[in-house]
Amino acid sequence: MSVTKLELRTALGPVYRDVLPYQPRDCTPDEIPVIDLEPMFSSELSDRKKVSSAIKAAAVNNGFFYIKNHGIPAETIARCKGQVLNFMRQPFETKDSIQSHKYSKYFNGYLGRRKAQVSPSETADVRESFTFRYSPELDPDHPKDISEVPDEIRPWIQGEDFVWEGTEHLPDFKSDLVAYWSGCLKLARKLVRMFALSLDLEEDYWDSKVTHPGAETQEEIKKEFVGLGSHTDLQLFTLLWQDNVGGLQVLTQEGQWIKAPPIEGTLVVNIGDYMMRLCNDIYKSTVHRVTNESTQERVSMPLFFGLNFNCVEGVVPSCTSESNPAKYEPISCGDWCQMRFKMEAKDFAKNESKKLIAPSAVIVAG
Ligand SMILES: O=C(O)CCC(=O)C(=O)O
Ligand SMILES: [Fe+2]
Repeated sequence: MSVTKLELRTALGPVYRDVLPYQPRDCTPDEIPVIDLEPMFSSELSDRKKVSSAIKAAAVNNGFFYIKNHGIPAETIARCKGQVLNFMRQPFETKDSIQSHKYSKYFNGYLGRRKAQVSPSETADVRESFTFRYSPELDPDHPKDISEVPDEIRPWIQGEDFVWEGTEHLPDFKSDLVAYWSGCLKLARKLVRMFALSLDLEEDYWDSKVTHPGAETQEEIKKEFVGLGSHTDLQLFTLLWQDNVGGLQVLTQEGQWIKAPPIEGTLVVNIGDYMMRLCNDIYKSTVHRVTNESTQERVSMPLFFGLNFNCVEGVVPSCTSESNPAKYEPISCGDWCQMRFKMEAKDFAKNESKKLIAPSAVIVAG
């Protein structure tokens, strides 16, 4: 049996995973379960614990699950998706006027096809994306004025206005995107409590650390095969809405690609690298990719959710013992993310410059 090696980028350098030589197959309900969030909204702790134990079972297995009854109205999702299409269907020059590489300090804005490569083993990503990040004035739960943001957090606020200024001509674009983002952010703040419970921590363990979190959405549209190469996500967890086209695949611990098809009315949740680190590797940040085999364009809308970027966190107490000491030093969620973003951007620029040199090299050699 010929196993292939897949190289992945992490904040700490490359890691390698074995992949079995079999075609991707459909997932089973055990591999990526559907978790009903209805009991999460109950005032009974015993109800909420039902949700947290289902999350734990999924998190130690493949680190992926669907959630239903999540409370984000279908109308909010549909309006946001419509706006993603309105934006993406504009002429390239209009989109490129808010290009991330040119105008953003923090990777916000538009990124065109093949302008990034998340996986060093695969091709550049053919997705187009529009990204915006947490800004206090958009927060549905907390004071909105930047002057009220604590001093130690303010330098980590990474929302940028140019993304909204360059889309003002699209009616309701900002309000529709922010409505979806706010729904996801409120939901993520509830889910982080379920994660705390699932780790035998107090339910409010992270509450004071997600007041101004790394909360970023990256509306994406993918038209060709390797939409987005193999990678893990970075922060605590990701909430992902995908349309009905399909194409998301997840790599099991055994090295088999399984398909995570769209299920009407659900979002997908997956664990990120920072959560895996805080859990001493008990919860799995799982490799995934998107291959759009259809001829249709595919829209997905992830929210990447983490702690306030200034929070320096180590392994949580419930995940260590005398025989299983902490494997990782504390690090801030912001530093953790910046390390990988920078590495990805640097590698991409290096490869681009190689491509620029290559044509003349070929002529000389020929
Ligand atoms: O489009 C998808 O289904 C997944 C997107 C994703 O994995 C990401 O943006 O990190
Ligand atoms: Fe991802």
